Amino acid sequence: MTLSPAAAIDEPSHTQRGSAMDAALSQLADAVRLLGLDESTHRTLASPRRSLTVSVPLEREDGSITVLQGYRVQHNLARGPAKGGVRFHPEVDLDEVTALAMWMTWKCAVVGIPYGGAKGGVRVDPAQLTRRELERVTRRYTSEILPLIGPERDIPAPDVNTDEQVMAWMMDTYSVTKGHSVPGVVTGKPIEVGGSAGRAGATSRGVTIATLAALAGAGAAPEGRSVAIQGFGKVGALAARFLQEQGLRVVAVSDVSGGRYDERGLDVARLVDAAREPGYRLADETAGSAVTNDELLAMDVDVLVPAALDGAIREDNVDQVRARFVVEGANGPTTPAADAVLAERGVVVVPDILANAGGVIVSYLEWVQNLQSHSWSEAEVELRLADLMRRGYEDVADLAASRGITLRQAAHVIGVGRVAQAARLRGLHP
Ligand SMILES: NC(=O)C1=CN([C@@H]2O[C@H](COP(=O)(O)OP(=O)(O)OC[C@H]3O[C@@H](n4cnc5c(N)ncnc54)[C@H](OP(=O)(O)O)[C@@H]3O)[C@@H](O)[C@H]2O)C=CC1
Ligand SMILES: O=C(O)CCC(=O)C(=O)O
Repeated sequence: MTLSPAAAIDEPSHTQRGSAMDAALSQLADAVRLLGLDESTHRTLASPRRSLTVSVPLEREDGSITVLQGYRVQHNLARGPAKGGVRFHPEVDLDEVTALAMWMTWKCAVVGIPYGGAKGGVRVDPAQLTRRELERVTRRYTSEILPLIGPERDIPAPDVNTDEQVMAWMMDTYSVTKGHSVPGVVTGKPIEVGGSAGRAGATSRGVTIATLAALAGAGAAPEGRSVAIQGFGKVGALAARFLQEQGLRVVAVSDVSGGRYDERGLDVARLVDAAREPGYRLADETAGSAVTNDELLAMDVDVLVPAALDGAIREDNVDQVRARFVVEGANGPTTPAADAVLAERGVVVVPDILANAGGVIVSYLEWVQNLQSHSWSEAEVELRLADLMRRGYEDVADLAASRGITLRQAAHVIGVGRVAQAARLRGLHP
């Protein structure tokens, strides 16, 4: 057995995309100002409650050992147990995971579900792992974060490059230590082991509801409106399908390899089916014509849905963005500097903590079903999802209109305000 250096731990990351934590802190500071909160409350809300950094030794198929870095951050627990996904990506670091955990806190508060915020991740490129290696990474990472997680403490879920299978391995690893099945420890599981109907498409359904609400708010009918979607994974692919079902014209989609464009509208159903194949890349498609990710972000479309990573729309490319609506399927896709430019130009930006909340809403419904040993139909889950999304959107849009602020500012005022109020009632800070 040979020991190779700790690959992928020390590479620089976010060089282009900027610091996610700087973005999250800047949004928090704006909300604190709008709410008139005091300095000690600001300091408390800016600080993660717990951050765990773990080493995840991985025995590769060739017998060598690589030591990966993993994280789980619980940002705030004032409103309930911590909730948030797990990301496997080569650029995961503590800065990004902490920002994502903070955004989870505000997101759960905005849509009124009883959770605090958390996020986790492993700094690894899963495309370089065999399935057995992926399982080993998942199980070892789960073992290392065991002191933090549990159905009443912190409930992980899928995020970038993790899926139902990864959740099943996490659930099994945790359950083995308890001596019985504990389905409520993770959400986004396969239905066969306690997952919920409707979770797979939940984030995309929420993005669709948010898009329709934004269009309606501007008096624009959805039929025929053009959409470009960056990211063709769990969120982007099904958002393309659901938006098309609502009459919008999906003219461009992309993954990390690049994208495809057709002004008349792409055959989304075929692309979604094709993308189920392992190793699928949109760059290898023949539909429409090729576009780069930069070109897709600059398209003259009605709606742009960034559904990949944070920092996609930045100061250096925001001037090229021509969409009238930006609906943030991804977490943190627009940097604060770019956000200010879009606001100045009157572009309607539906912020991540509202637009992509459908996923955690149905995770909540899954957890409720697990705790009560219930199993609801897809129709029932979708009704509850739509109700919570619409109420969240209305709260945010009403506040934005009444105070003359952006949807992002309003969402943060509501989210941060609810968390600050819960903390105050519990006596967690002055
Ligand atoms: N899954 C969920 O329930 C939720 C996810 N989100 C957020 O939505 C976003 C997408 O998550 P999800 O769909 O789950 O992740 P997936 O891993 O399923 O999909 C990510 C997609 O983004 C693409 N991508 C990655 N990097 C880039 C890049 N630099 N440029 C263009 N495309 C890129 C990937 O391409 P490729 O496959 O080729 O690598 C893939 O198509 C993330 O920001 C996540 O935090 C938010 C709420 C809930
Ligand atoms: O479903 C969940 O618990 C969280 C999903 C997530 O990671 C997110 O909303 O960013």
